[in-house]
Amino acid sequence: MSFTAPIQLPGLALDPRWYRRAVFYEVMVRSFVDSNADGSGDLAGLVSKLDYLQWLGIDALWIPPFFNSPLKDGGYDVADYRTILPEFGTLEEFKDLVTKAHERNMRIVIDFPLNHTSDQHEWFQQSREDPDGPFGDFYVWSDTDERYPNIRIIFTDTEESNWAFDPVRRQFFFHRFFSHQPDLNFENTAVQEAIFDVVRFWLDLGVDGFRLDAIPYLFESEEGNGEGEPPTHEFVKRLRSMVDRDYPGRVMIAEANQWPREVAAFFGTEDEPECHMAFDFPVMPRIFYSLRSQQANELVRVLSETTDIPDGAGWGVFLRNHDELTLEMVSEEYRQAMYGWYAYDPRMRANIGIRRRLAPLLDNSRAELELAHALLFALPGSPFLYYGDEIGMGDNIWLPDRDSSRTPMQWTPDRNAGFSDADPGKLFLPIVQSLVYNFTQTNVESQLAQSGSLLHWIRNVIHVRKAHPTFGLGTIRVLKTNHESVLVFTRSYAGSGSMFGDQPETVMCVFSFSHNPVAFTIEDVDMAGTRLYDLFGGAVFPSFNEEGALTLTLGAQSFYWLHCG
Ligand SMILES: OC[C@H]1O[C@H](O[C@H]2O[C@H](CO)[C@@H](O)[C@H](O)[C@H]2O)[C@H](O)[C@@H](O)[C@@H]1O
Ligand SMILES: [Ca+2]
Repeated sequence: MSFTAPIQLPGLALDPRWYRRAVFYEVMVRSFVDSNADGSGDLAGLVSKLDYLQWLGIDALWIPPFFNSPLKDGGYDVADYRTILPEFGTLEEFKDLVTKAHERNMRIVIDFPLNHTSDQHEWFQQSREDPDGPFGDFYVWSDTDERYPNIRIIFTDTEESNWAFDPVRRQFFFHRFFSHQPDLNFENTAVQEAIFDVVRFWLDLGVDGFRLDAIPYLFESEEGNGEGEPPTHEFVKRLRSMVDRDYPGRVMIAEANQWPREVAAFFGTEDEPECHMAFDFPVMPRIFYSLRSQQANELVRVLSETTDIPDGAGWGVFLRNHDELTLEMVSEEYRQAMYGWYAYDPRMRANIGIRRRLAPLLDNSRAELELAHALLFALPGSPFLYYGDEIGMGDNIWLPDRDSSRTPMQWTPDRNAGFSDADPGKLFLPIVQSLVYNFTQTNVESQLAQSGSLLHWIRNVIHVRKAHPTFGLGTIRVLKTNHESVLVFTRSYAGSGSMFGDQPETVMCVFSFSHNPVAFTIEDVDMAGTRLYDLFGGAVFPSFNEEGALTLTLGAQSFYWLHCG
């Protein structure tokens, strides 16, 4: 497979707010390409596919942890923050990845699990063996397992307590996630400095930013629930100020699985900024709810309420990622409805969520996949794709935990789906061979050969989005309709002051979640007389009348993106 590089000067475009317009792609090194036939994906393999990612229109990669690790939590159990897991490659290969990505104007954002380490980390080993030594206070130790009673358990499938007894130190240590992932003690300023040093280490190597994993949980609290406690925000502010001062143009992305106001708090304020971006956990499950309930009201509500965020900050919008589709931030009623629709087999559930990939969740419905992506690319913020979702990859719910959706990327219909030349039994996870999503049908090569494939459709939408800066930079306004299944909003961008010389533009985005065709009326006095043109083909649409009303029709589960003239 060869990809023609678009004409552009090599190197990174100098835009300090690049992340506002970027299309991100989450790629797990282990799952993408195996360059040396040892059964595991690696950095050299990822480098070999940069042309593909550039062809797709990807501006930035988010790479989950690739540090030394026992891999008991997909690498989120870090044993050494400064070295790379040998099966993934070397530091030299990582530098090569950064250089080659930058040559293609593609940024590299790495994942940074800073709340905890693996129990195999040298800091923990020293902490448990020498309580009075330099690392004695690096973790949260206690003589009882009864402190912090208000702090919830996140990994409800495996953990019964946030405390585990260490037989070496003969004390309990606190762990927010698995019991092999002791939480670092952020009350200790030496821990804070050690984390700053790690951040500088990777920024000096040229990375363009960090996804700050599990960021709400840094500081515990006796009274509160230990999520977004004030000292956690103070720490993030200090980190931001160092990054802005010493490494301008690099980004911090908050992974805060919380209610809207709490997530938005991780942007900080204009005067005291925290993260440049935060994942939009409030919106994500509501997209899936709307698709099945055929009701737009939950999305209308959450989008109408969208909290103001500081200038320059941006949401990270996503449909799926390497974790379960989390249902922690929806009401019990909605959660049960979502389990009924999307996880009817208990095997599909993990913790408080659903461990399935996008295509199987949507029953491989092309209409739903297009509708979901049209929303992803039109909502305020920058879209994050999950590797393989661009070809509608399936999952394997017989694999444990979240491995169900971390199987090897399907490149070709050949052995090991073109992921690896290893003996098939040697692969770190088996290739998906299910009836519907079998790699012989679902793979990049086959989809490249079909102009109407999902892959070509997604690439086209990405390029249309990129031609209209309002999707990345514009404001949102939700418009009223008389149909419960229809969501309408405008994205407006004044166009001034941009180094790209962008024109002002308003785009109206219309989505129907109904499983049948619909006719509906939009009423908005400010739109009176507005003329509309389809953004994809340029077709002229009916205009808003002088009272600001417009009647349109839409097919089942479909959408329009309309330029407002
Ligand atoms: O390092 C532990 C975990 O950290 C992230 O966790 C997030 O995922 C959880 C669900 O899997 C979610 O419930 C929690 O709120 C998040 O912080 C990371 O993405 C996980 O892969 C990792 O296991
Ligand atoms: Ca390999």
